Amino acid sequence: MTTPVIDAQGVHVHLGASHVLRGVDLRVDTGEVVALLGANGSGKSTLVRTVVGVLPPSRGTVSLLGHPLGNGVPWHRIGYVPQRVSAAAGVPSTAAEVVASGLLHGRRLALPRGWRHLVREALDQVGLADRADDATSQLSGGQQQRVLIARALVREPEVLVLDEPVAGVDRASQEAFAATMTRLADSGLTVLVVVHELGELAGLVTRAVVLRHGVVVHDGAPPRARAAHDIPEHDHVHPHTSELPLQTAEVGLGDGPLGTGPTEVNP
Ligand SMILES: Nc1ncnc2c1ncn2[C@@H]1O[C@H](COP(=O)(O)OP(=O)(O)OP(=O)(O)O)[C@@H](O)[C@H]1O
Repeated sequence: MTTPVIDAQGVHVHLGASHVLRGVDLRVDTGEVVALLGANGSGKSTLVRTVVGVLPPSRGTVSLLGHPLGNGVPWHRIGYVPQRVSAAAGVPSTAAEVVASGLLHGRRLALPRGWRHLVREALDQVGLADRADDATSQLSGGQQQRVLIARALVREPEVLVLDEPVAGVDRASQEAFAATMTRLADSGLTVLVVVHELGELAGLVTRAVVLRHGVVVHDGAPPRARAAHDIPEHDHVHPHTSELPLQTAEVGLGDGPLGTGPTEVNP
């Protein structure tokens, strides 16, 4: 059996008085594209933040690329796009500078030779090569999100963990993102991605893990998109994930039991 890329076992996380994750097992193998789904507050972000070492589990274990969380993890092989963090936060910087910061990690504290070319390529992958020298504060929220994706891609990771990467990003950019992900997945990238619905990623996702109240209630085939979602004008504002029991029923698995240091950028 090969070493899993991500291996979380029996993970419990408490945040304040809340028992947010209640014994989660999550294994992701090389080349898989796993979608992490679930209603608002089900624990998706908490799980990915635990997986990338931002939050310590109160119980259970997490290994990345065969190494228990800690200094032994080869962080430079892992890209992480956190949820809803503005690329414009903090000191003023250009899109290129934000992306360049993705080239730095615990084992490389100076930019490598040819970094400008790498940064340009990463921005090109998210369709922002022409905005490289713009201050991130001049970019829209969706464009800032794409800068953060470029920052994760620039280190050419083997594993990419993304927390709602296309939230607030327009349809055309979602399609561009899906095309980039398809290309990367074809080249063997392993992906764990938090999404509210599969949308443009539907053809790419090999497995779906559904959380409800901090418990995995489905781990298997991705849920089928419901017919209404195929209508372009469909209103995507309401929380679809509250309907996940129906979707999991559609894949024949029923509701299931009842019941998402290192810095976020550069673990
Ligand atoms: N710092 C915190 N202190 C206490 N409770 C927290 C904290 N952060 C998150 N929670 C709670 O943990 C639960 C899970 O939150 P989490 O952000 O992981 O959910 P999520 O599935 O990612 O939700 P969403 O889809 O809205 O992003 C929620 O009930 C939330 O209120």
